[in-house]
Amino acid sequence: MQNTIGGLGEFALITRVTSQFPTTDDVILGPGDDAAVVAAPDGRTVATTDLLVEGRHFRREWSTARDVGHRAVAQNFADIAAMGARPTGLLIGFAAPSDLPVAWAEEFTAGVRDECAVAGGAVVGGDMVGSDTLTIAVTALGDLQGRAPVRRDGARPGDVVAYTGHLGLSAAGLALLERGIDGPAECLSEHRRPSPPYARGVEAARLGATAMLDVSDGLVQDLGHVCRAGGVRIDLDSAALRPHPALLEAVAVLGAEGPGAAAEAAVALMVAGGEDHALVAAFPPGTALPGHWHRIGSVTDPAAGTPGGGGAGDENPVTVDGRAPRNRGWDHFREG
Ligand SMILES: Nc1ncnc2c1ncn2[C@@H]1O[C@H](COP(=O)(O)OP(=O)(O)OP(=O)(O)O)[C@@H](O)[C@H]1O
Ligand SMILES: Cc1ncc(C[n+]2csc(CCOP(=O)(O)O)c2C)c(N)n1
Ligand SMILES: [Mg+2]
Ligand SMILES: [Mg+2]
Ligand SMILES: [Mg+2]
Repeated sequence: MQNTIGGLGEFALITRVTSQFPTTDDVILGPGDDAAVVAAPDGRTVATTDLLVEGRHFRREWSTARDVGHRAVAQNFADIAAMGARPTGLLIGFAAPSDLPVAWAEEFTAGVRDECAVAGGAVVGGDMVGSDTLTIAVTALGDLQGRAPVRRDGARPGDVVAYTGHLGLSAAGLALLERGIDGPAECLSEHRRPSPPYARGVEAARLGATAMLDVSDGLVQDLGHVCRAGGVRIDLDSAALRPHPALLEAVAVLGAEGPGAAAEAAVALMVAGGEDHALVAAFPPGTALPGHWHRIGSVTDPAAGTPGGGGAGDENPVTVDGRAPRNRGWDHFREG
């Protein structure tokens, strides 16, 4: 059967897929040899890898192949941006059952290509294997343009915590899909095709960010890494977490009754929901932040002691209004 990847065969599929990708100035040698050659003008390349597994990260009945292609690029180039780097190259591992329609692989490829056009960066290689479970493993490369990387361990007491991008929309979209509800559209689309603010990673680095990451597992879960790495604590101000109107609409549709309950449910999703790939960073006090960076809290000294908060090595280094939030976010292996 020519309309499945089993009918087409591995090498014809590779040719079909790789012929879709335009090149960029960073690509010295693209797909087709044993390895690619990507320019690294300052001699320092940022590298990262993330997986997407069917059933765990996406469902084919909830997301199109094109959505999954967009998302595979977004979740990886968001990590490049979170280092303060510019996306350059991408390698795509594609593991699929042989009865997968060729059209799925082609649509996925189109999604990858289109998200690369948004983020910058080019596909320079990959791999294709047979597998019972459709799995996409992406490796992304980035260029620091001569700057130091913005690591997770640099936040200092007194720093301001700010984010840019979306928080909670993707988690709301997932909850809506689980309930078979097809709106608000912004939440569904943020779940299917997250829109990381790629260029703001470099912007944050230039503004002097002391620590940064992208929010994949939930704001509190991810800021916990910044706390443990830096030996600090972070307190978030719930009043500063302003829900997107679509998020308020979503929680109302999902059953939060009354404005108070809706606001509380929306903030809970902003604090614990992952997969929007917003960028969250710490900046030295007094940094003049552009309006798209929303101040949401501050870095504190673990020795200072705030009510309900734990120290850097404790269970809850991140608090909201001085208290440990009920839901901390995603952990692939922890039960409950
Ligand atoms: N199997 C592994 N082998 C080596 N390093 C790993 C492995 N898994 C994770 N890491 C490293 O651990 C660190 C944290 O990984 P993690 O996946 O939590 O970060 P992330 O990719 O930013 O988040 P997410 O996967 O939720 O998008 C990264 O530096 C990553 O490279
Ligand atoms: C079908 C389906 N069920 C559940 C979820 C939710 N989910 C899966 S992985 C993850 C954290 C980020 O992943 P990673 O840490 O691997 O980057 C989240 C919030 C989903 N997206 N699709
Ligand atoms: Mg990861
Ligand atoms: Mg990350
Ligand atoms: Mg994770």
